[in-house]
Amino acid sequence: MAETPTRVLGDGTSVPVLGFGTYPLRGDDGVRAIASALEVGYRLIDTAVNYRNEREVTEAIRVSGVDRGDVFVQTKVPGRDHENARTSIETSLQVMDLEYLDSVLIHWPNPSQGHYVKAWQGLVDAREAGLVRSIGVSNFTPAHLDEIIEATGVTPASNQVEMHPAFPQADQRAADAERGITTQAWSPIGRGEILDAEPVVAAARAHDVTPAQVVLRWHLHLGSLPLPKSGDPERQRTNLEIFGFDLSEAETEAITALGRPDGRLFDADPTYHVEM
Ligand SMILES: NC(=O)C1=CN([C@@H]2O[C@H](COP(=O)(O)OP(=O)(O)OC[C@H]3O[C@@H](n4cnc5c(N)ncnc54)[C@H](OP(=O)(O)O)[C@@H]3O)[C@@H](O)[C@H]2O)C=CC1
Ligand SMILES: O=C(O)C(=O)[C@@H](O)[C@H](O)C(=O)CO
Repeated sequence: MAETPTRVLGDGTSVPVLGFGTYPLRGDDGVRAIASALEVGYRLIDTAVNYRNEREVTEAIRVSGVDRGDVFVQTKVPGRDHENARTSIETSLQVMDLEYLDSVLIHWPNPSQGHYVKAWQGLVDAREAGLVRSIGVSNFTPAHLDEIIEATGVTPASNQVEMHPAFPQADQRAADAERGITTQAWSPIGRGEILDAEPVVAAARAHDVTPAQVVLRWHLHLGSLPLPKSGDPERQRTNLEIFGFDLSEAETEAITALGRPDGRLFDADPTYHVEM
């Protein structure tokens, strides 16, 4: 099993260039699926308080036999905890029976609630207290980013946003990069919906790989960090095996051209979407 390459975030933390998404894996089946992901080689596990599977992540690490110190564990503070983010992180640590988290993100900015700056200050406090190594956000627009950076002087290391060929996020990626923020991609294979698109299928044929491998390699080519989810050990394995080929610029551009302004998977524009 080859090791996944790593990259260094703006805060100096080293992170695998591809991680495992865990929503909505829960219960015994969830433990089995997450343990199998660890066994095939994933070393970044993405969870959230709202996935109600943080306990399963720790149990999967135990079952897999992989050292906790070798796994980059990332969770997210939900909207209802914005005013008590540090307490939310302490609760995650208790639920997960861990001494520290590798990364914590604010799950959604929920702008109509108006508390994301306070939430960011809570994450900054938690990092200073040694509860978490790296802090970031999710679904933050450039305006949200500027507001929290200006208020605290602290730049998020990561911004996890919806990104797949139907919604390639060129402007958001550029805004993240200008600020030294790594873009993580949620729903990186578009929940499977874009795998039969012509440029994806053509590149898969040309490189003798699967359409999902093409799309995941496209993320790496653009500099984003994809977090594919699969409950199936064989798809988990192939989704991770994307380091033996690369896409040409023309193939990358043809896949990016699949993007549409209305390409989001569901109505989750972070300028108004609320998830508590
Ligand atoms: N921050 C945020 O707001 C959000 C974060 N996320 C995070 O991103 C992760 C991934 O996003 P998700 O929405 O699950 O979408 P993905 O793009 O990862 O797609 C997952 C779906 O694709 C299927 N699939 C996986 N691999 C393959 C393959 N090789 N070929 C065909 N189908 C495949 C899976 O089925 P099967 O399991 O049967 O293989 C599943 O139905 C989540 O698990 C979560 O961690 C997601 C949404 C929002
Ligand atoms: O998976 C996540 O992180 C989410 O925020 C989900 O709730 C996502 O918004 C979703 O799948 C809703 O259908």
